[in-house]
Amino acid sequence: MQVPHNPFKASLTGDTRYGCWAGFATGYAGEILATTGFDWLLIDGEHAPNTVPTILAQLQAVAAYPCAPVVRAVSHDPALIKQLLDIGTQTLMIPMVDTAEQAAQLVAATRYPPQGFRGVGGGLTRATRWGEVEDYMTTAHEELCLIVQVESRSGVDNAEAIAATPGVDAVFVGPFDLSTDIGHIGNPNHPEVQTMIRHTLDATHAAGKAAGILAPVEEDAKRYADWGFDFIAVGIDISLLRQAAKETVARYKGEK
Ligand SMILES: O=C(O)C(=O)C[C@H](O)[C@@H](O)CO
Repeated sequence: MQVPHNPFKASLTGDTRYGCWAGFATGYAGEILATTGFDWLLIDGEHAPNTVPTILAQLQAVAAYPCAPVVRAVSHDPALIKQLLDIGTQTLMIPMVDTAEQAAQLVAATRYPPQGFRGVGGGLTRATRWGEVEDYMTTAHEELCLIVQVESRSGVDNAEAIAATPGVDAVFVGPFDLSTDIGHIGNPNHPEVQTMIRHTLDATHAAGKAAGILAPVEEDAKRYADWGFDFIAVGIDISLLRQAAKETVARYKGEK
């Protein structure tokens, strides 16, 4: 068999793709989300209680559905990146990328020598479908999609160079970390933050790459879609459940 097609990578140049943040860290919740119509899911290994085995369970659970999984790592650790790729992650998001040098190191962690330094898992890994994928080592990179997060003042200052790094496919703005980093704690809508978000979007597009963002508030998501963001996470599963639960109980017990 050939290396599996990555529909998320292929879709980056089309219409805006709408996704949901997946924070429950179970295959069962991930599978429910995958049946609802979202184009992609962010399996969050940074702030949700995920481990490599729980991420694997979610990749397996959503594999049957037209909803592309994006896996966010907790760090830049090449050993963790190797494990996430070996379990079959094809779209990988890495938080807190501040320089082009960091971006280039991350690209190298996803490539086999001589292009990079990814270790060889071979027939032990789901990525190779236990050895069934022909020429995995020479073709894997074609279907890998690397998304780097810009979410600090230095990241925005270096956005042009980060986006232009060969092997970086997309830049994802982290609006909450960015606003907090520059002193507008938890306020992505502050005008200074909005200017920086727009600058990062423009720099990313100038480099010919796709840009994404998290926008759980509808008005913000619509504005970012109008600006031209290519993929937007418009919901967070934890918040969606909590909101629906609160509204349901309030209908019977009223606001206390
Ligand atoms: O800075 C941001 O915004 C993000 O990177 C997303 C947050 O980490 C997300 O977990 C908020 O729920």
